[in-house]
Amino acid sequence: MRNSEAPTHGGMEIEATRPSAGNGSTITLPGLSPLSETLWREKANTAEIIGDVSARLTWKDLTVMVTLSNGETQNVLEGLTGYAEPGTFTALMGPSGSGKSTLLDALSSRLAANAFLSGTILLNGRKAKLSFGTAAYVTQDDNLIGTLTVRETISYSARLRLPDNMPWADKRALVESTIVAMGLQDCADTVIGNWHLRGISGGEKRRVSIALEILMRPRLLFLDEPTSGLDSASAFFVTQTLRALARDGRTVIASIHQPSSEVFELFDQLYLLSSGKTVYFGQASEAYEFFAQAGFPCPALRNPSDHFLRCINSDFDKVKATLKGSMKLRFEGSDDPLDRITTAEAIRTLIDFYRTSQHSYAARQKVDEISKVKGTVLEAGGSEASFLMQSYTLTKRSFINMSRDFGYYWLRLVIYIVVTVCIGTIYLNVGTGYNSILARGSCASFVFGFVTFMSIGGFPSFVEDMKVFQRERLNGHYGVTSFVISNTLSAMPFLILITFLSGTICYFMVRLHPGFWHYLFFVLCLYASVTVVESLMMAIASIVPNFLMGIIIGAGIQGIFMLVSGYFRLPHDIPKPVWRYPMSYISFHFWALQVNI
Ligand SMILES: Nc1ncnc2c1ncn2[C@@H]1O[C@H](COP(=O)(O)OP(=O)(O)OP(=O)(O)O)[C@@H](O)[C@H]1O
Repeated sequence: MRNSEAPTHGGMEIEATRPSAGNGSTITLPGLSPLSETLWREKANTAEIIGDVSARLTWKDLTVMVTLSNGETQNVLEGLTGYAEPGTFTALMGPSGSGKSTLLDALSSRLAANAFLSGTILLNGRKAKLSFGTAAYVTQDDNLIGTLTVRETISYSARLRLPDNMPWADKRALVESTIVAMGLQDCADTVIGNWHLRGISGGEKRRVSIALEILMRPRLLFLDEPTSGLDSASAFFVTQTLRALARDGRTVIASIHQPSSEVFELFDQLYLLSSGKTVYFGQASEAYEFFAQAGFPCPALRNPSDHFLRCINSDFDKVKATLKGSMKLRFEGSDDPLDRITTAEAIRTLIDFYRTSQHSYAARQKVDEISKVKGTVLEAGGSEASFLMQSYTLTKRSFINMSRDFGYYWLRLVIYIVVTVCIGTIYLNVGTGYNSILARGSCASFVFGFVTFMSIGGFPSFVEDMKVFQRERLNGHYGVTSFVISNTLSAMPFLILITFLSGTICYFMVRLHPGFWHYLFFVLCLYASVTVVESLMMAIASIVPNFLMGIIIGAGIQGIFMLVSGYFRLPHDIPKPVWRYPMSYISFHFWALQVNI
């Protein structure tokens, strides 16, 4: 059945029909083979076998309290009650700082460690922890690998998550249909883009982020500001796609900033928040009347959503205070109630009005009604690929990224070669004689200390990798072990190339201890040292995701290791407590230097 509201885009038709009995109809995906179509619909079909797999989410008296750095506590959300049903698109709106992201985080079990939640959140009538794949979450930041094209990004994601035994042709059909569903055909072969590579636009990046999450057909989809930074046409298209996804029987909840009137019309349910309290929850189409009844009718020629946000954004009090002198006459003669009272008063009135309104009563009734129905326990919708497939795919993806990103290893290769040529010319033919002991020591110390030190140059790339990893891990795409294995394996060829080339230049120019085994030992030591520094910087990137802080911490740790390496003070002169035991034994510089001179 074709619905009159059916949206179209880029030649694709989305059949937007309201689902019946929760599972509902589907997005029509041209290009998808019958087999893929079957696989795509697998989860929906499961409903017929094990019951309804759709997601009904309720939250009742939800309060989130955070502990601030000065030890004080603050209520970010206060007593929120609401629900989200399959087939509906719920929009969370409110001024900046009103708690939209916190509500999404609370519902998706992603609250920060200093945030404490009270109240009840039920998924299909049961308490459920939603993290690691049960629900998909599209964050505000598009953490994508800049060197991959849109098609590659979605293809790798498909390989990482779809079952190994699914034929590749079907995976590819699924990828193509997702590209079509998100209207990404025109930029499918364009790279995402990074600091030195011009890629797709911000709107297209948003759509890629959403495409990655809908690939596995999650029943529950959270999106944090999917339209931020987009022009009105892109924002409309993204919202329209989300609505079509909801119409496919999914439960979609998104926080939205300042929607245009066209975008607003696409919302089913509206949750309006101000300072963590509910101002309105109900049908988006009824909000207009609610505000009028509360004494704040939307003036003619004003976008309703702008009006709602204007009523509940207390920052407008500051704006009014600034304009008071120049706009005095306008305020005095105005019919707009907002010109006569402060926004803080308007917010209080609206919150009180909502509490006693039919909307609040109906919401509570509905929450109780939905909560009583014990539905299917949704399985973690994360990866269905095997550990081996995940590790293989991640290794390949990471290797391709490293080879395409000039800043990852290629730049370092050039610098390593330049620096080792400098070392080679300064210590040229220093030889192995008794008189050259000091020169060999300082040369080795420089090589294993300062040359390996240059690996901190890879830190920005590590931080980007970590961001992608964190997004994918939180959405259940793969685990820590496969990430560590793949990163180690993919970096190996580059590190071997860098250390063998620069090590060979240094070894032969300086004329270190002759003999093949001594040469091999020298370059292997260099390789091992660089690997340690890389691993150290990666570990730091996972804890401190800030460029400057990470580089300072990494440099500091290596500085301490160099100090106790046995070059600046001979090993037996290093003070025993702390510095010799255990610091010098932990320092990889110490071992590299001891075995090479
Ligand atoms: N973990 C936390 N620790 C301290 N304060 C927090 C924490 N989480 C949220 N807050 C505070 O709670 C308020 C609401 O934050 P939140 O990010 O949910 O708002 P928002 O409506 O999503 O804002 P924006 O639209 O600007 O993203 C802010 O003042 C924020 O500083």
